[in-house]
Amino acid sequence: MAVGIYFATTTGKTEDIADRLHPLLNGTNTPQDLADLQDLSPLNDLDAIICGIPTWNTGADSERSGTAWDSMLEGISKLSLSGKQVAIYGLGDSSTYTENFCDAIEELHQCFKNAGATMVGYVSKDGYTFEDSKSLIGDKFCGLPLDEDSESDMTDDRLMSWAIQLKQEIPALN
Ligand SMILES: Cc1cc2nc3c(=O)[nH]c(=O)nc-3n(C[C@H](O)[C@H](O)[C@H](O)COP(=O)(O)O)c2cc1C
Repeated sequence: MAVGIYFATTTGKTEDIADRLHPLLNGTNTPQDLADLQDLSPLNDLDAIICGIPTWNTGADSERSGTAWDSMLEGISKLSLSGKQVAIYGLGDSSTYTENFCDAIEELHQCFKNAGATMVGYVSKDGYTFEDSKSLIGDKFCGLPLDEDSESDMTDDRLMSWAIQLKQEIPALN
């Protein structure tokens, strides 16, 4: 059973979170920077995938991340990932960008859904302070939003809870 962690980053925060998440999830592969990937074929060999994506293109309908993920979105939608679980965490700033908090999670979420993956790792919006986010589906974010700019003191607890949740939702982590 193989579980991969993939991230893309501009200022390093999404990579830092990948490095902190890795030891909380026994058996996950060493986090990989998406920018180092030649193509998407490694994703086909995994039982589950955990993705980290920041939001930089504020308010954009598409290519919201502003990182290497943007050029991969179309290709991800065309993969055949049925039977695999995918979970997404996002980095954003709920204070300065409060109307677009972690918008990029939803865009990536939709692409993996298009590929037939089973999406897991949804998180309640309780405990977050923000105006709006494209990543909200009902009362839940379709991934784990993290805010290292305004709420970094909450990150450890959020990561710990998410790791426990993922172990319940992803058989390959056990
Ligand atoms: C110009 C600019 C635009 C940003 N736009 C958003 C945004 O729309 N939504 C959001 O939640 N965060 C936004 N952020 C905050 C970043 O997503 C946040 O700093 C994140 O941690 C960066 O991750 P990285 O270091 O992995 O690139 C923006 C930051 C900057 C400087």
